[in-house]
Amino acid sequence: MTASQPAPSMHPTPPATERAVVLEARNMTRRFGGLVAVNDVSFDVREGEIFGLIGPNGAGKTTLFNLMTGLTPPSSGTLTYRGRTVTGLAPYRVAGLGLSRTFQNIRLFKGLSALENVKIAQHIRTRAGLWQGVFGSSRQEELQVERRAWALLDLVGLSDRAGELAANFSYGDQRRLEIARALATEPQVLLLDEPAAGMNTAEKGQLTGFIRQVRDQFDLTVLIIEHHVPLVMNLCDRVAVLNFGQLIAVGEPAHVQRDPKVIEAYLGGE
Ligand SMILES: Nc1ncnc2c1ncn2[C@@H]1O[C@H](COP(=O)(O)OP(=O)(O)OP(=O)(O)O)[C@@H](O)[C@H]1O
Repeated sequence: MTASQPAPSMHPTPPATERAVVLEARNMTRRFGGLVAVNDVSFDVREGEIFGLIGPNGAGKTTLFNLMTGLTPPSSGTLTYRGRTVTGLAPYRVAGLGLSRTFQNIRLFKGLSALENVKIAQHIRTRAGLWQGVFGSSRQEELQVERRAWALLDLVGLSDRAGELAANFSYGDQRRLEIARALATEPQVLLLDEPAAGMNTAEKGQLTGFIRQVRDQFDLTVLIIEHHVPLVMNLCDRVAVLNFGQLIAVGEPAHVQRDPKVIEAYLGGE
């Protein structure tokens, strides 16, 4: 994976605690029958942060992502994005506001090429855009979409396989293609659901640097669900820990790692 170096900033990045709050989750709860998959979860994510979400299997991490991106309506609670309530909006509206995601169970168009997957994502941002994408946009717009798709494939190291069907890609490559597709929607917040799953050791090793570079290059705020603990601890500015749907700790990785509740619930079991 390659990402060209961002231009050096004229202003030093302020510490996370002084940056603007981008996302405010307040008392988010989701019940499935008698099961409370996400239980009264509140946290803030600040501009430019890489924010990790960890917890044992079934802790509620993917459900929380689904609540945040409109896939699943919450039973109660709200998510505010730059002061605007997002909960209740359809997924394409949430994506249109600038929140884009990848999926734990990869959701590429497997019968389309890598290039087509990324091109379509650029049209998916709004319904109007999709309509235009399917039924015709100007030649110049199409060229722009094509150029951008190639650049994104290049970024994730897949431009030499642009014409291959997504179905033929390894899991690791499909995850990288999903990241390119998510970036094609021009997000401000990128939510990655287990991006290292299916990647080999070398790919996992590269992922930390790659996510940081993408964050810097596209001025993103990143939320990441990840089981690979060393990756989370190296990569994230802050980490939130879910256990049985409840948020049991939020803080810097080193701090969270020492929290007895976390050790008992999760890290102790590693
Ligand atoms: N649509 C659904 N209907 C019923 N139960 C659900 C549904 N989605 C999730 N659950 C349940 O909610 C709980 C949380 O699941 P979730 O997938 O969010 O956990 P997770 O932390 O992402 O787990 P993993 O690390 O294994 O991916 C689990 O007990 C799961 O079985």
